[in-house]
Amino acid sequence: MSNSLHFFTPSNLTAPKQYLPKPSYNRWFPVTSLSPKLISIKASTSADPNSSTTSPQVLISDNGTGAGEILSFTPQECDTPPSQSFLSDSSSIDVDAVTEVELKENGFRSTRRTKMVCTIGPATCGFEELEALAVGGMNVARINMCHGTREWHKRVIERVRRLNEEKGFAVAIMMDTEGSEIHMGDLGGDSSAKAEDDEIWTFSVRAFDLPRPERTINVNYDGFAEDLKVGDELLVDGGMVRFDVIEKIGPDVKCRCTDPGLMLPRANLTFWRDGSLVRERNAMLPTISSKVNSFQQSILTLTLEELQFEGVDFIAISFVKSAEVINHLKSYIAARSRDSDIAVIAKIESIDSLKNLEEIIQASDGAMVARGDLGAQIPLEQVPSAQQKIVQICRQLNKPVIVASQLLESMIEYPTPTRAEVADVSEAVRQRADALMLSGESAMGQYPDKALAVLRSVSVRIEKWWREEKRYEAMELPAVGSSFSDSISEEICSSAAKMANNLGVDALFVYTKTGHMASLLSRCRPDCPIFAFTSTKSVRRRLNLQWGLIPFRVSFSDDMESNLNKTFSLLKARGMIKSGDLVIAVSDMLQSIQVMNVP
Ligand SMILES: Nc1ncnc2c1ncn2[C@@H]1O[C@H](COP(=O)(O)OP(=O)(O)O)[C@@H](O)[C@H]1O
Ligand SMILES: C=C(OP(=O)(O)O)C(=O)O
Ligand SMILES: [K+]
Ligand SMILES: [Mg+2]
Repeated sequence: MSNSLHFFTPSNLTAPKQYLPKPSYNRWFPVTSLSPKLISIKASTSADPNSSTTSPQVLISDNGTGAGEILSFTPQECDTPPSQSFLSDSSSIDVDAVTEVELKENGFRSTRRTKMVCTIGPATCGFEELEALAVGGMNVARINMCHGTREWHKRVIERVRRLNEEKGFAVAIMMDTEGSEIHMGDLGGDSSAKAEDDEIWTFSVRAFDLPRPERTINVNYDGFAEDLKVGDELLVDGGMVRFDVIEKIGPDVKCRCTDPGLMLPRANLTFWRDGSLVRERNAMLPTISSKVNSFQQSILTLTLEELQFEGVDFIAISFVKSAEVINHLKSYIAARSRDSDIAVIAKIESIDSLKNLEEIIQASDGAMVARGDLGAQIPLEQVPSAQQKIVQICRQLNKPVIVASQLLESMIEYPTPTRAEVADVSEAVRQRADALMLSGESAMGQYPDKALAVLRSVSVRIEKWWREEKRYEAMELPAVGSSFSDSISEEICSSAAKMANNLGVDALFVYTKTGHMASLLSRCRPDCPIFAFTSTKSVRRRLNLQWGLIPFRVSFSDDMESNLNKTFSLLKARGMIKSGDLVIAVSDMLQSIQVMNVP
């Protein structure tokens, strides 16, 4: 390959058959439209030195001919025996199968820095579909507990774990709790319900017989009729459909549709009075608050009891109002399971969470800009600035941040994104968010793999452009630790990142037991990728959410010299680094910065 731009794509190793690129690939693959020349898809093979198997790889490369072309492709059976890459023992190193190929083919510089979270739903819950997402670069699989049954959630978790074990991925699992929102029922099995202008609909806490009577919607909140007033405005899904409340009859609330549209099962409901959102803390609505708190508590307890031993890496908490909920949950996790370290992600999606932003983020292990509900709680035009602020505070407080919802919404139905969507993804990448999330696009959309490919290619392209332009956001990074030793670590990481940029090194190496030192490096958003070596699988999976980190699992000692020698030879044997590469290494065992060429 020349050193012209070439993008690694879902290669390889174990790509399920239905995922093989089709001839129409060039028509939608977004690099085509962003690159000055057309892109071709090229298949090649490269032998893994540690493995007897040969891995077919699909490469998308700029072949300079100006015409996209599929040269060849060798399909491979799905049940390839795992290569040594993911059989762990003390003398081996584990790295994500996708990253490994990407590093070998494209070198360090062009690896993707922005991480990708995919919501798993009916479109992607099968083993092969999950595998296609993993091959496409999914770092975290999100399961939204608002949908599906506990059995279904468990099955998906098992499949992701099996995928990791059998195929050498390190996909982390995020459970997203049901939260406290008021939402509609499941529409009695209908996939949607259409409300037309001026129609009268009944919203009620009553369970209706099946088939669902015409123009009726069941809601999940007992106090619904009590809390609403005639004259209130009822918004479905943040305003996709609007109603005026015209009459209350017992538990039934009659509403007139003022903005027609399609209502989806379990769509979120908010209501507005005199131009303001009616919220839990509102004096008019004392009931929601208590109901919501106990509801949320019980959901959390259930979630943890059922799932803590199943290998969940992240738990995302919906509608967080204060740091208290997070602290409570974290102490619960700590007390319940000593060895499982589930990271707690605060979803910022309510006015209350915006008010208490810093304390919430400080208490959490990360945050999500949950723009879906946030956009229903604050005016839409305020969402972008809220996003920027949340991303910035997370970076300052050294917490990973996910930008979520509607990034590629049109791709639920169409194979190409809109220009506006590409611009939105670019903006999140430019803000250097740690991760981007797909919701409906991957859960129930028609083109989950294509949506993921768009996230991937836009991320890589924008990151590269940003590096080439040498544009750095001047961001003050205040001290985050409290001890002197914390301060030393922070200074070491920021100096190492600066040196890496100034010297143009190929990679930063960090040896870290808990992952903290790796996150401090990631926070500096250096030009080069960060190879994070850690000894436990769970830390490795968690690091998967952080910007620029390439997590490896390898056993190491307190002796940096021998750690370096060991990793150099393991990585060289795998063809992932070569003699002469310039590396800066730091570790949380030894407070030093080492600069060296790979021997
Ligand atoms: N486990 C699931 N089972 C069925 N459908 C799902 C599942 N997860 C997500 N979906 C579908 O994908 C859509 C988008 O997902 P998400 O944004 O996570 O949920 P919501 O729209 O409820 O906020 C949902 O509205 C739902 O239609
Ligand atoms: C991610 C979000 O939460 P959920 O999909 O659970 O509503 C959101 O509101 O943007
Ligand atoms: K949720
Ligand atoms: Mg939400």
